[in-house]
Amino acid sequence: MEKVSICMVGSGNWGTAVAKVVAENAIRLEDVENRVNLFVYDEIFEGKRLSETINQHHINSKYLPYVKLPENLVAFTDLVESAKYADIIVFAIPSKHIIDFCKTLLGKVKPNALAVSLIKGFLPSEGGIELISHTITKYLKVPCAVLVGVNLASEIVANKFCEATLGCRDTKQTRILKEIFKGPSLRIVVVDDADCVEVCGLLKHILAFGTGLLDGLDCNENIRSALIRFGLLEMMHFIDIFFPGSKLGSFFESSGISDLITVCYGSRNRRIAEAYIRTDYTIEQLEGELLKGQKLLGPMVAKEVNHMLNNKGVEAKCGNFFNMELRTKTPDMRLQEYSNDDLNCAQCPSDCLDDELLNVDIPSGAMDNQPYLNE
Ligand SMILES: NC(=O)C1=CN([C@@H]2O[C@H](COP(=O)(O)OP(=O)(O)OC[C@H]3O[C@@H](n4cnc5c(N)ncnc54)[C@H](O)[C@@H]3O)[C@@H](O)[C@H]2O)C=CC1
Ligand SMILES: O=C(CO)COP(=O)(O)O
Repeated sequence: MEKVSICMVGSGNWGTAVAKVVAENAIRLEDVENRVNLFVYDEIFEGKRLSETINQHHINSKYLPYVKLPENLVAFTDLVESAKYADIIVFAIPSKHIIDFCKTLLGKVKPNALAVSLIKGFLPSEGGIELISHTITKYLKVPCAVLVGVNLASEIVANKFCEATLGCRDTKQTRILKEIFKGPSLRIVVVDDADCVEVCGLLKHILAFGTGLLDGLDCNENIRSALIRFGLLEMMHFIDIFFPGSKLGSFFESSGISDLITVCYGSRNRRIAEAYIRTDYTIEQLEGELLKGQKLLGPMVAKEVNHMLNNKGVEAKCGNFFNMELRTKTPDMRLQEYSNDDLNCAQCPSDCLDDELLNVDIPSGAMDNQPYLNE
């Protein structure tokens, strides 16, 4: 039987951490090719080519220093060479490059290859949001699964307990995907709700940003819990409207509630939103100062979500917290420009949230209809 060949595309912090797990699994798994290819966008770091440092010293000195990589993880600097024989192509690159990468690979990879996206982000489209997995399928003409969860690269390589959710529609791929991504302390749950998994991973950024605003306003802890609860309900409504067919169980996976709680306590979105309220800086200035110019996903996702809600006339149904955050999207907007309503909303969600609207009908039997593919 032909062995499954794997290519990892992207050697940043997360890409390298996952590549380490995958390469270690490849040694163990009899039906997987021992060598795992790693496409490296080559850079000179400390006077040496990153690709050479990886192949000679088995260290990614720039993005994941001090972690020994398995010797069967082999760096390539030619994208097509790295991926042309792969059965599974895992993308871990910044979202802005994904179309170019897919165009380079189109027609040069196995027609029955499967892609997996680790990428956070989206591309704006006429309809609002185009999911990265959909972009990959559109431009590379292969199906695409997603891996999302509460995942800190440093914790995964230190073998500290982590969970991740793999969204994959193709039940035939479930076993192999679970086998290649699971780690000694990385638990993988596979669900068939790939869009729900990916969209939860986007919407949570808005709520993380919203929590930062509340923190900046010195709101109490109880409000954070209220935001998480209402926020989760709004996520469910949003996904029910725009990505129908999702299953309730998916929201209670790592990519859903766990990731939401995590980012509402600690994330760059939360931190910058708090700083935004407490200082005179604009969001863009804070991104420049504190994130070396990297863009926050919260305000970007909020902008697109707002278009989607407006276009469909469903703002009232799931736009309360999403909108609270949206009012801050203009980079040069200042606290004094908030209306009293906005501040009330931030200070006391219960005043302006309509419980009726937020009630989610859980159809009888919904919990029987589980998304799980592996348990
Ligand atoms: N770092 C983390 O803990 C997590 C990251 N993610 C997501 O996974 C994806 C990958 O993240 P990271 O591995 O942290 O990498 P990253 O998104 O920080 O990007 C670094 C990678 O992009 C490459 N790169 C830089 N400039 C490039 C260019 N002009 N063209 C092509 N490639 C270029 C770099 O060589 C490196 O491989 C991102 O979408 C990220 O949001 C998801 C979960 C956790
Ligand atoms: O998405 C994250 C963890 O899943 C981190 O989000 P931030 O970009 O806000 O830090």
